Amino acid sequence: MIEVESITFGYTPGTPIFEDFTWRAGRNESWVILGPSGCGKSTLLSLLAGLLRPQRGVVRIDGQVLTRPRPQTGLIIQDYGLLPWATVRENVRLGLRIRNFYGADGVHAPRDYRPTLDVEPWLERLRLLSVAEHYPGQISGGQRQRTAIARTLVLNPDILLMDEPFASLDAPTRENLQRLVLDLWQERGLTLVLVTHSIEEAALMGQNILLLGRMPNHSARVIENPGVLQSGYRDSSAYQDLCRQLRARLEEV
Ligand SMILES: Nc1ncnc2c1ncn2[C@@H]1O[C@H](COP(=O)(O)OP(=O)(O)OP(=O)(O)O)[C@@H](O)[C@H]1O
Repeated sequence: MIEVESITFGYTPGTPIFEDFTWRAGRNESWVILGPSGCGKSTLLSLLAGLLRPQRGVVRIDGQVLTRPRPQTGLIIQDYGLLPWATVRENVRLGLRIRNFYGADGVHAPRDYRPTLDVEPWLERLRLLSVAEHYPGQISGGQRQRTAIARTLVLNPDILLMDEPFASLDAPTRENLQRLVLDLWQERGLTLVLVTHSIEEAALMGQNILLLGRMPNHSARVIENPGVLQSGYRDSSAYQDLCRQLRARLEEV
């Protein structure tokens, strides 16, 4: 469970992006944070990741106040964050190597160091085996994004945060990866929080949509989207209606 409780946060004094803002996301839910450019979507994700701390209020994960990044939270950003000099396989291994070195809490090395890095099932699941020895510069944008997803999921996160993960991909690759992330969300029992400025993506990926507006954001405006897991939802009138509703709401902002 993610609890954002009465937080106030701004980068500069006197210009809060969130003011007394409260929002909750249940375990295993999928959420999309939608809103116009500059409204604070990425900032909220950084607060959930523990990369930023609110000036007032708290973020709690499973009842624990977040004071720094937690190892069980996976974060995938727009430019994938891959090491250009390492192969796909080495990139996927990276998180595990760091975890084995520092320990699951990010501070203490584990007593029982486990050198076996089980990345192969993830390379296979994400269809990366054929490019496992390639470098990021030698593979497609979709393959780079799948590498970033594999590198994160190999660590068995319970929360997956994604910031505009498909923005630079062509439409078929994007649709393919949206489907994959929804499958992984279900399969792994993840809590998924995805930032986007695409209305269509919000409607396709978010069981719940958190609509941010003009700064400072005071209250969470939530739109429920229960149809997200139905097969053929992309072609349904419910999906079209939701897109229209979201467009109208965004125009009001
Ligand atoms: N590191 C920073 N220092 C100062 N101001 C920042 C910083 N990062 C973001 N901002 C400002 O905070 C506000 C919210 O930014 P944020 O990136 O969270 O918005 P966003 O909704 O994700 O935008 P976009 O959709 O354009 O990516 C913007 O006005 C932005 O200029």
